[in-house]
Amino acid sequence: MSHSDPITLPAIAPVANPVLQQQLQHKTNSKTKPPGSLGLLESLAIQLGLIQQTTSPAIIQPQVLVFAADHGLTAEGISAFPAKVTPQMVHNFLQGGAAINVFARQHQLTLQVVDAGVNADFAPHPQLIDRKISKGTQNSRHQPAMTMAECCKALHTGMALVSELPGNLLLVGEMGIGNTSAASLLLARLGNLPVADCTGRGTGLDDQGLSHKTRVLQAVLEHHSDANTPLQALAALGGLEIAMMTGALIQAASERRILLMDGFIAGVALLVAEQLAPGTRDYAVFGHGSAEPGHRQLLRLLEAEPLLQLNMRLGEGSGAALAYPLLQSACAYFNDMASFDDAGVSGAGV
Ligand SMILES: Cc1cc2ncn([C@H]3O[C@H](COP(=O)(O)O)[C@@H](O)[C@H]3O)c2cc1C
Ligand SMILES: O=C(O)c1cccnc1
Repeated sequence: MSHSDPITLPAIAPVANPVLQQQLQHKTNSKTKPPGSLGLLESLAIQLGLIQQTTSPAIIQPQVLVFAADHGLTAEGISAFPAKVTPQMVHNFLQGGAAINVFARQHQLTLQVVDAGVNADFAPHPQLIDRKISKGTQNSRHQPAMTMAECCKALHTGMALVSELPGNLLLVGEMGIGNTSAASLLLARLGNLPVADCTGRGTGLDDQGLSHKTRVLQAVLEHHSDANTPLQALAALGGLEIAMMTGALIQAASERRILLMDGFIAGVALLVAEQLAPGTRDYAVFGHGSAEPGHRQLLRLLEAEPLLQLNMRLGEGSGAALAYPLLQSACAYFNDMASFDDAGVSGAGV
């Protein structure tokens, strides 16, 4: 980060702990099963133990935050859907009718919607957290999406929000027509990747729409060729919901909460978070692999293996919510399964 970047971020404690890691490995090996036979669930349980600094990881009061905001870049015709769908979907979330509502109810996850910058006024609602920074970003084709002050305010607001949340697990989701474009721009810039490798159909562009979107995004990157630090890139190219999510992820990691990641857009917020506050990524569990092609690039950059591969490309936190019961299962086997000693079962070769 350059010295002119006006922001203070919390330190992230390292997750790595060789002594505890060995205890956790021993505990999983002692369970009545062939070593390693629970596959990814075993590395997941060990990661949860390392995050919580315990040999008995447990999930308490999991919280879903869906960050919503609008994008000035939609004026360039980069989404298959009109921008007015963002506030319409916020109403849908508040009425309990969206995919994330259904999955959150299924798994008893507390859900709140954060208005980071939607281009509409909402009546107060118990599940709506009004943190509107502005009524959407500027069109990044012609000017920075956010001022540096707005970007820092969004980051700090996301941090403050999480610091007031109960629980030890955060699922983040988002809603913002045009936000696959903002995410692709950030991935291309911060991952130093060709924009075409980072760009996909989002809500469902056809071939012609995809090539138009890719051309627009290339022009945006050229227009902001000087936005090179993570913070400058976030302000110039990002979205208010992405910036607020980034702050939320950093704060959550600084408090040793588990981050249960959704797909492409939330994943890009984690990439920004990792570059601003190194170590954040180690607190993340990757819920699913999104069908949006940039997500594969992102997972490669973050050296991440998602739990589920469902060919989903929705956002809202839906893929994180679907992966949630696997975290419950990881804790359940790790804490409740009998060991060879407890059960009087013979170990390998004994
Ligand atoms: C009805 C509807 C519900 C959604 N829920 C999430 N998204 C997802 O699609 C949007 C990003 O795609 P793009 O960049 O192509 O606009 C985001 O709002 C994202 O959360 C939705 C999109 C729509 C249309
Ligand atoms: O993976 C995602 O988060 C995603 C993909 C397409 C559209 N909205 C969200």
